[in-house]
Amino acid sequence: MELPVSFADRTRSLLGDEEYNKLADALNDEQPVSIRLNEAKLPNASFGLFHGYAGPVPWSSTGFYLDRRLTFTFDPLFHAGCYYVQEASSMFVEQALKQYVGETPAVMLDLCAAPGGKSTHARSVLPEGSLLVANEVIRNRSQILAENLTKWGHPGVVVTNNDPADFSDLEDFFDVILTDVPCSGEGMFRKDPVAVSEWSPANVDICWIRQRRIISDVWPSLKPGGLLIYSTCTYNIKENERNIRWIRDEFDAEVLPVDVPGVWNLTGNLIDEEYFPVYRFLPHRTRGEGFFLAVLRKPEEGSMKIRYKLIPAQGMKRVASGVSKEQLDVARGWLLSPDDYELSVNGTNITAFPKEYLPELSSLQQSLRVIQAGVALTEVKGKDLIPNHALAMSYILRNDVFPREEVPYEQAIAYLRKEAIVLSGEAPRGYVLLTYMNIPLGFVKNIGNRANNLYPQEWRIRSGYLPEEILILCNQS
Ligand SMILES: C[S@@+](CC[C@H](N)C(=O)[O-])C[C@H]1O[C@@H](n2cnc3c(N)ncnc32)[C@H](O)[C@@H]1O
Repeated sequence: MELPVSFADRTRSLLGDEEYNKLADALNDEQPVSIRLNEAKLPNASFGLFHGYAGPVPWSSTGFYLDRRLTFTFDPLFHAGCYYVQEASSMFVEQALKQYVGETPAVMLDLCAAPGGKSTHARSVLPEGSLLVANEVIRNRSQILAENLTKWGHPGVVVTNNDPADFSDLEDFFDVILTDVPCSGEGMFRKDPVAVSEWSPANVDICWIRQRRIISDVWPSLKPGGLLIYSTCTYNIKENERNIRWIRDEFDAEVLPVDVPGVWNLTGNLIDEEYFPVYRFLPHRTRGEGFFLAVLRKPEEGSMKIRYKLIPAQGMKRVASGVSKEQLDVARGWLLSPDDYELSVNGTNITAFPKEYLPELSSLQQSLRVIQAGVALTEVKGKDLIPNHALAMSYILRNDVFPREEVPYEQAIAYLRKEAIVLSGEAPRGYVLLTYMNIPLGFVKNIGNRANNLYPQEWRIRSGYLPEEILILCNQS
């Protein structure tokens, strides 16, 4: 790989000749492939039986290496939210969350969240009863974020599309903020050739300055005593150690250690002047791409001032409602624990959101552009309640509400391409939940001679061809 000369010079002087040469060699190796499983959908998964299984990612209880790249696009379980394809080093976020959030429910913001690797991960690691706000400033990327979180299936998620500065009204709001900031991407050189071509010393400077602005913008919305998890996928100290030192000094924050066994082979602080704990993943030392993470705690002394006052929840929202009370009751009856959710109506759409976080949702809606909150259940059309795809993906749906039809691989792919489906003559008429390996794929409306495909148009598999060799995580037996 042809590395930018200036990058090579700077990184060599940072790491020393020997380490730098090893790093440069590693960048010519094949990039490791790893996935993270959604335990809520694959509770008793027998990991060793997966195709390509090549051992656990040591710092993530649900992360696994694969010995080759599977044809993920043609794996129904991938589209059903059973796993996320994620670079292994970045799964280290789990350690920070487990050590410092533990079992206490938290309100967490993932500020730079698209496409959703760390958001889906955080949602799995946060204790039950937590709320995750996943934000992405770029509009079309925020749609991808919403798609990935919908597939992941957890109801306690709000997706927003805002600039970090828009969070200034939400003072002392979050217990945890993850800032996986946009960076110069040196750690992605092996994975993404564009990162090499876009790299320049000037861009490194643009990045560290922007990163400080992002932290300054969002810092007031972290509660006193709250946690900031800062991460990048780059090596240089301007975007890493120097920014951590700046956050520490500017905001009087404490830099916290994360317990890390020596066998993981991580690298610590690379500035000579002083020590504080930070965690680096270098591709010649760990199986993964370059990654940097540090955890900081906001000082408690601000805790005497008046905290953010949550806006009282407005109760059930009905905007120009074309929905009757009976229809709402029907939708409520679809849920596993209906008392835990508030159903809101927007036009003809009904959504369920965890009751305990309604005040937080009201506050978020006042300040931010909320593009999704909770689980979209149904659209009401006259007397008909059309079940939403998000309901099929979520795990709040009772499994005795809609008849289920298990489909073979070819039919699952046809469904995910949004082609017309013909079910067996015995299949019931009306709304049917298709499953593949007993995992919900989505709804169809069976009208007998064919079934109307309700898969979201914009999420369909667009590729018309089927590769000759298909390698997916597990095959139907
Ligand atoms: C490293 S990526 C995030 C990856 C994501 N956390 C994940 O694990 O899938 C950084 C994100 O920051 C967003 N971003 C770009 N400029 C930004 C800005 N000025 N403020 C906040 N976020 C920004 C990018 O669009 C991108 O989605």
